[in-house]
Amino acid sequence: MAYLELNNIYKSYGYGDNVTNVLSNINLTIEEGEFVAIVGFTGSGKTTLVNLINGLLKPTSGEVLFKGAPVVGTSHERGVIFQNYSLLPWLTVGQNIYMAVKEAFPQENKMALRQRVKDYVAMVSLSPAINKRPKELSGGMRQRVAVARALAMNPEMIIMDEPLGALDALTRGNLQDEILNIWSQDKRTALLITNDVDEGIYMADRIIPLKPGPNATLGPEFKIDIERPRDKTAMNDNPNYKKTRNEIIAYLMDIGNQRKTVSQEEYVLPDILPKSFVA
Ligand SMILES: Nc1ncnc2c1ncn2[C@@H]1O[C@H](COP(=O)(O)OP(=O)(O)OP(=O)(O)O)[C@@H](O)[C@H]1O
Repeated sequence: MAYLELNNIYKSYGYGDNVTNVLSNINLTIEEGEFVAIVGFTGSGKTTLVNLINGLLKPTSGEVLFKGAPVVGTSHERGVIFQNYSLLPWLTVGQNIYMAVKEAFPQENKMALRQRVKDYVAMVSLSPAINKRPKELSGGMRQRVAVARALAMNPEMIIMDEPLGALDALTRGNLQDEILNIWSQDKRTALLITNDVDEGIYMADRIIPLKPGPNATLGPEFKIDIERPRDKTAMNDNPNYKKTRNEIIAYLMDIGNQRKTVSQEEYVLPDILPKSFVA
């Protein structure tokens, strides 16, 4: 039995003439302990895919199975690091994380929960900001709080929707390593959605491109045959790294060019004027 299974998923928004077919015929299997990255263009349906796996959205057709059972709603077993932080603005950094861990570990006492909060705030180097509210933090700091909050809940599966996009290169690299540490220590399962091929190669066992929408579907997978723990500097000279990177980039450029051609053919604007328009 696969750990996570997406079978023949289609997802559309809207009805009738306003329907947008976002995902089409998505099939994906992830085994326990695997780290899989999905690389996609902006607007291709990456967040939609994450929300289907997380249980925030239902597929139009097809099924999402988590440990063999259909996904219905969210669960602490699957922790999501969202792209847009989603912090509660009236709570401090510590309180935002405390609220999450309290829900994930209802049996733990206050002291243990507070220690958990402190540890994860320290992990993302935000101890001096533990009593600040989100509006007092930079975008990168807010994103680090979101990472700490998701990991502090100790989820079995870590799902990441472009979690590090807003960060500078150094902080991004540090957090990639923290996430990899946590993933490898307890052999969790991870799904990373990213638009950064290098991030995918550094972190994942497999990279799967999401072809551009409408009707986005998954492309062929690329196995990352590089030993762990990986070293970013040494990787640059690794022939496997160079080969895989070139293959993935060539594939993405190819489907990107196809998209350009398709969009030129398809999006012809109608020749109409609004009734109230006065020339
Ligand atoms: N609730 C919704 N109702 C209607 N259309 C939606 C809705 N959510 C997303 N879409 C459309 O679905 C498509 C895919 O959106 P989605 O956010 O999944 O893409 P994405 O790859 O995560 O984008 P980005 O990289 O910009 O974050 C877009 O065309 C978007 O406009």
